[in-house]
Amino acid sequence: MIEVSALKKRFKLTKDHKVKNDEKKDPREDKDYFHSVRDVSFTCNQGEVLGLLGPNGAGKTTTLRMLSTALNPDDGQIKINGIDVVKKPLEARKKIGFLSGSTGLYGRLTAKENIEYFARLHGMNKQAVKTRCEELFDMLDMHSFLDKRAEHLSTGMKQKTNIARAVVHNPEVIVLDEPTTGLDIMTTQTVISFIQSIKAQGTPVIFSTHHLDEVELLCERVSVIDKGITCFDGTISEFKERGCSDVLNNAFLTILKEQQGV
Ligand SMILES: Nc1ncnc2c1ncn2[C@@H]1O[C@H](COP(=O)(O)OP(=O)(O)OP(=O)(O)O)[C@@H](O)[C@H]1O
Repeated sequence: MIEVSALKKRFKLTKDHKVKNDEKKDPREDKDYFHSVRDVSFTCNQGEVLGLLGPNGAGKTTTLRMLSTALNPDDGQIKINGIDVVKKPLEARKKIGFLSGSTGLYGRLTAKENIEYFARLHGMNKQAVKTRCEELFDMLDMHSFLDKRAEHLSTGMKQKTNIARAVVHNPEVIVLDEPTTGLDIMTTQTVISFIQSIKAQGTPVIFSTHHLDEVELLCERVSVIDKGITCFDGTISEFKERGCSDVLNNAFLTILKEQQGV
């Protein structure tokens, strides 16, 4: 279970940033800081998939980076199966599988070698690595390119390798930042099926996306962030009700407009 409450994160503004943004000031910007995440809360239970939505720059990646321990929150709480992520980051990190947009692979290693390398970093023994890798190669349909060097992989192949790398240690919770961005339809379908299998195993998954068709297919819960503040957190049916539409895109736009007072 993932519990996030009243999360906050601000970044110190550089001189350059202040000058560049002088004309179009974001309400999150004060004299010295940009308050990227101001008040974010949500929960995701066992066997649930939560879709994290929000316009560009809303604070989704910043939130997910705090969940993954890559960033320290300024305030608020994150609990992963009862473990406080801020107080016990090392313990929490073992429980989380995190795919970020900037996750890197070693170009000179093959797809398979990359995944095995990260498995060993997690302290997995030879047999556990073999069994888990075979499972992931099947689930993500990776057999045709396992022996290609990462530097020669297509975008979709790289993303599958990154996903396998992120979850190779069998994490208790999975956090994916825009896992299907830039992927073709077939690869997107494979990633969606993969998330469905994880969900069927009871592992909670949080993923950020701009694709509401994926939310319809995968999610029990939705959380919407606008300008660093959670403006909706609930089930899909509550989302449709609040947004006055069964069409998720329309419901999303209604909720955002309401938040922005448009
Ligand atoms: N290190 C940083 N320093 C200053 N501002 C930052 C920093 N990191 C993020 N921000 C700002 O915080 C805001 C939220 O960024 P974030 O990447 O979390 O948004 P997002 O919801 O993931 O957007 P997108 O959908 O475009 O990926 C943005 O305005 C971004 O410019």
